[in-house]
Amino acid sequence: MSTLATGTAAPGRTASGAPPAVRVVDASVSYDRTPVLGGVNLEVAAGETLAILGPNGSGKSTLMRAMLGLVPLSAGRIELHGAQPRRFRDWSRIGYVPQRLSAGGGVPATVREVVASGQVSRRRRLHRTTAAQRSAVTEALEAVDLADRSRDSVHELSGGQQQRVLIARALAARPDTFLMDEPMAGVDAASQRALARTVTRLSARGATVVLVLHELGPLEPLIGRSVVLSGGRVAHDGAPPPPEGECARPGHDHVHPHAGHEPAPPALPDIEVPRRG
Ligand SMILES: Nc1ncnc2c1ncn2[C@@H]1O[C@H](COP(=O)(O)OP(=O)(O)OP(=O)(O)O)[C@@H](O)[C@H]1O
Repeated sequence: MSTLATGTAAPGRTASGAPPAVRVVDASVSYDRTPVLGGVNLEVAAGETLAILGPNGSGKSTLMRAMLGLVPLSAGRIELHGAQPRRFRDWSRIGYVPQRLSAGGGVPATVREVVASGQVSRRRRLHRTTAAQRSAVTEALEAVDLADRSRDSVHELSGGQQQRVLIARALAARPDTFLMDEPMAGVDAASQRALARTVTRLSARGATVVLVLHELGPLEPLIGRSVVLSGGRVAHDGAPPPPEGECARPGHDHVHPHAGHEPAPPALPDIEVPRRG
């Protein structure tokens, strides 16, 4: 199932001794006693790129949120880099891209402020941001081609642009593990290709990337493994099923949430992924 190295490595550990980036063991989730995930098993090795596919309502977002400890399990166990989410302390390693920007309680925030908020877990309390942190924010904004919108309120942006802000927020903290929930939703084709190049670069530099997707699109060349959920269970774990035409990936009865029209593709600067033991 997993791509973990085998041989002399201890069970659940890679040959380097590092635990998998994500381990999901018999995980179940219920909302108001309605089962949504039932006995999901999944391991994502450090450095792996993996797509979670499946129809609307199959539990993809719930699984990703459970990986982060945002949704309680009714049974089973989840570990992030070897620790259960409630005991995990190294959140600067994790770059989460949620499905959409939350309203933010009506507090106006600029694009730059939202992107910089991705560094909160990396900053020491009451300390000013460093030049390196400021340049990481600028680099992240350039990576998603929003440097020229940095002073604008995020609420003035289109759905697709807000999606790119969320990606930049994850990049700004320079994590080594990305969990992205439909990062392509509402992003135009050119920006999707640019995002695919960003993910390719992150992956080449050793980052772990878990993507919830409703179709592989331009990410297809990068995805060697896909996990398909159906009714809250793993229906497939392996090579992505072959395409049968546009949007013909498993369970494509998907509603495209906020298809927007975005400007030209960004020129991507280098994205740094820190090496960690
Ligand atoms: N907070 C919640 N409270 C109650 N039910 C929920 C909640 N979040 C999700 N659900 C339900 O759980 C099921 C799985 O939802 P989830 O969002 O995980 O699926 P998904 O595969 O990500 O769907 P989509 O592709 O539409 O985003 C759905 O039936 C959904 O309505």
